[in-house]
Amino acid sequence: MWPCRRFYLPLTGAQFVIVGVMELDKMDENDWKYHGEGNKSLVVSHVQLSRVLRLLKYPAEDSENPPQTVEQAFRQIQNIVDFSSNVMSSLLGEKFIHSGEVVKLPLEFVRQLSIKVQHQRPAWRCEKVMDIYSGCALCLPNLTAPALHQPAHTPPLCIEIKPKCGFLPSSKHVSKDIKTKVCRFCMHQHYKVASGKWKRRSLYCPLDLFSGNRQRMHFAIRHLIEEPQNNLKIFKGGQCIYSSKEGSDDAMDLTSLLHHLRPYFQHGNKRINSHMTSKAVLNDFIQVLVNALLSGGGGDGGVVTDRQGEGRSFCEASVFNKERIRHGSQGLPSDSVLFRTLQTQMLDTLDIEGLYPLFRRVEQHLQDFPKERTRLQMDGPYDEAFLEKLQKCPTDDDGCVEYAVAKVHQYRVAMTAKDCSIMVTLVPRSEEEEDDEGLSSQRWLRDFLSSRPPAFSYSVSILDLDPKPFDSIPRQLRLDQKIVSCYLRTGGALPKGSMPPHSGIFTAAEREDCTLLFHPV
Ligand SMILES: O=P(O)(O)O[C@@H]1[C@@H](OP(=O)(O)O)[C@H](OP(=O)(O)O)[C@H](O)[C@H](OP(=O)(O)O)[C@H]1OP(=O)(O)O
Ligand SMILES: Nc1ncnc2c1ncn2[C@@H]1O[C@H](COP(=O)(O)OP(=O)(O)OP(=O)(O)O)[C@@H](O)[C@H]1O
Repeated sequence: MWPCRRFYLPLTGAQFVIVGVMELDKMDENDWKYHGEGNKSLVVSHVQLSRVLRLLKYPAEDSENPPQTVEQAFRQIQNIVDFSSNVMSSLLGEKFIHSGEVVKLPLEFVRQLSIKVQHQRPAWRCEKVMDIYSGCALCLPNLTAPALHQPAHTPPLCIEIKPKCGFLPSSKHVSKDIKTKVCRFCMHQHYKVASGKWKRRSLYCPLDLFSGNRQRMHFAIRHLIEEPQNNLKIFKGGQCIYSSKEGSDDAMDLTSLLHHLRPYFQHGNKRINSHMTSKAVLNDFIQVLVNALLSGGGGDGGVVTDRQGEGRSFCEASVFNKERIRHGSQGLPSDSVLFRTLQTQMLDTLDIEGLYPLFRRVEQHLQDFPKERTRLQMDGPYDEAFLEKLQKCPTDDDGCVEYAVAKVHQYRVAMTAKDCSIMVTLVPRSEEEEDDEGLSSQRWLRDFLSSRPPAFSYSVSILDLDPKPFDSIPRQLRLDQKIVSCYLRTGGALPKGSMPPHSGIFTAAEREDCTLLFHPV
């Protein structure tokens, strides 16, 4: 069992935060290890406790001097907590959100930590360095190593998916027809391959994942597995066991993934056939994941009601063959993580092309009246008033700055939802648990007869819910233009060798036809 003594890290004045078994004067870098990083933060996990520290990063050229004061760094992280807990939580659903707490760490600890993790960082992320000046960090539960898990049991599996934008814009401001046919992710893939960010194109399409149709979702996840890029990571017992290495030419090591997955889908669950094929293991894994994504977010998957019609379109670049749909779609359940994420993404009603003139209106207003920046909450605080501003936005543009501000706020919230990650934690149900409920033998028989995948308890969380800065909007417009023109220039064609290699597990026909692999549940 993990120790459960509690210590407190002092923050400002009388504020204290419980960070588990950590004493401020005894913070030791050896208790922490590198866990992962994104574009703007680096994450370390505690070796025993279910805790992570998320530290800010900034460009390496600023490494000699702190880019902001301690107060500014503290405010930036507090803004992240407030945005997550007051704004995103209300839109996405509290049950999915862990906002965390700001902590103030000893500077010597942070410096030693930065030295310790440096050699584990991927080279392509090293154009930014960890903030060693402020001592401020965000302390969060470690979603890849849940506290309730008992170390003696089979470790939980955690699947992190960064789904990206799940709809096609229908705004009248969209100037290029292609944007209403091919989704942003699929077009962006061409630009990423052309600019050398990734060597191979991913065949994942977010519209398939967000469709609510199990076949399409299954298909989408299989393509995430084939070419994860930064859209899929798999953890076992808190360790990352599957992710892409940027710039690598190597095909993904599916054999190693299968080696990790097999025990979860075979031995522990009394499968009668002693050898499941690799394909069957992957199918079961994907099916369990689809179930979790369609569930209300936790537990063992109750009855789901209030399904919305699929009603959303296909992306013309998706390799899913829609003629093949065998099982009518029920759409996304309205309490599922995907539904809530998509609804929040869809607060971008105007598309960047329609939003940009409103951004300019706000920008001009702020140039004329700089003090208005505070009243209009352009940089927070992210409180209830901020949420109200974006929720009470008038439907029609009356030409005033308030309308423009509300649309800009909505767009920024949608950007966050388009860039967040979903973490699904799967904990295998032990035979004792099933026996306690008198389920084991019934379930075994049912699973055997119907080839259902084994039982897991699961929880679903959403991470990386940081506010996107107001000033990032012009960059969005430029990127949108580059992506569309690259796609139109190449006619959707990719250079040779940029398609994901065959994994050897799925045949060419199966890669196009998900129905071969699909079990109804
Ligand atoms: O603009 P996008 O769609 O490329 O998204 C950026 C992400 O690139 P992706 O396409 O997912 O590889 C990008 O991810 P990577 O660094 O490529 O892993 C960041 O998430 C970036 O967010 P921020 O600026 O760090 O807050 C993301 O930028 P925002 O647009 O969300 O600000
Ligand atoms: N609470 C958590 N528990 C476990 N792992 C986490 C947690 N928060 C973040 N991580 C891991 O750390 C990685 C980086 O975190 P995060 O996505 O928040 O960084 P970022 O810099 O904001 O990303 P982006 O590139 O999207 O801006 C995540 O991909 C995830 O694997």
